[in-house]
Amino acid sequence: MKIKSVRARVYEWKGKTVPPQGNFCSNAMDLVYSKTETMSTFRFHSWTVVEIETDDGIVGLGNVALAPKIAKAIIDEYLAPLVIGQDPWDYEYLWQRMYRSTHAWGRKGVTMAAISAVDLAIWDILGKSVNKPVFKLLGGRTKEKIPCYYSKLYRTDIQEMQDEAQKFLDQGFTMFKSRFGYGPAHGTQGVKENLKAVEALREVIGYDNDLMLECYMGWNLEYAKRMLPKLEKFQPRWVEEPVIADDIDGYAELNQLTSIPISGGEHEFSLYGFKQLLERKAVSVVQYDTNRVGGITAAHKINALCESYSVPVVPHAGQMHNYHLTMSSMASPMSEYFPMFDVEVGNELFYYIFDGEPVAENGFLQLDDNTPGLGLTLKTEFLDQFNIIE
Ligand SMILES: O=C(O)[C@H](O)[C@H](O)[C@@H](O)CO
Ligand SMILES: [Mg+2]
Repeated sequence: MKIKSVRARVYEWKGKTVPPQGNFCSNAMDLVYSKTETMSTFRFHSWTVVEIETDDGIVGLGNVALAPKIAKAIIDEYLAPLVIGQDPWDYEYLWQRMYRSTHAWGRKGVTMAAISAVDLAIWDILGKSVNKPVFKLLGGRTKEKIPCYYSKLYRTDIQEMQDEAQKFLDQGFTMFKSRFGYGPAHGTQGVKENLKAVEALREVIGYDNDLMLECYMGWNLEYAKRMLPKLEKFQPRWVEEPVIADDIDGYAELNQLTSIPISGGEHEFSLYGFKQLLERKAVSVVQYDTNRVGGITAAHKINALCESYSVPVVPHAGQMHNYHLTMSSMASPMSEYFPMFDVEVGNELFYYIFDGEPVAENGFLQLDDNTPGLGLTLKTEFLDQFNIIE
């Protein structure tokens, strides 16, 4: 079997979007942008879809959501020529060709995300060619079904957040992730607002359910050192991305500071990136995204590395490419889950592009033993709400 063609198309959403409210989520821009500009970081409203076809007509689907237009250019210009004519079963060799040929400028960030998209499509082909789901090629079924956590609860009105938590508690979720709205730029009033929201959510879900708290790189070390001791009484299962991804020493200091586990990784790349995080005990929960970190080829290696450190893997994003890594590894106890909503941040856009995503039932996800490959097809229902860039 040989790879015959690689097609990367950008799906640009032009449909209705829900504008994020003021302090929707703390983020790295809070310290350098005005309030309105900072929320512009939450506009993941395009997605690049990669279709790789083999000489015997199998089509594999990959995807990338970070800088989609740039990712497409990198795939078209640099990565496609490296894999066309090659055997997709030589996936490690192909991964190394892509990684090493772009190494001078692409070890992290959008190039690694572009490599991930090509790698996902290759693994989709492998599964389809042997009529097996990808997780069966990685380690098989390690769970009867996948526990997942409800991930939204962005910082809106407190009562709205409580109503949202109650709604999904009633749907059987037992784990919830919420977003802080405030950080160092918002002073002591912001600290109070952050604590008020956590207390309000604990009132709804109680202490028999898990609560995770997301900073999305919006704090700094000094602010986090003030906040974490104040949060201990709320027993969060983890506090996520408290500082920017490059501040690994900051992560490590915070991870030892209190009883609260620090999580991160959705903005880290490659096996070597996670080697650093683990060696320096920077995180207690690893959260790579398989469509960013280097695809399934890289994520599978990172799962093994995390297993050796007894650090759990909870991949970023409730999306199919991550579920296969969780299903097939004892190192990964659970998945993130974004329910389908009107397009807001863009995490939910996946549902408007692909069919096949599992829907959570009572806080669990299921993958089918008999659906080959990643289990996704391209949806046509919302196609008229996308501008497609070939
Ligand atoms: O952990 C997450 O789900 C990500 O950080 C979100 O995609 C991002 O939108 C911030 O909530
Ligand atoms: Mg996150």
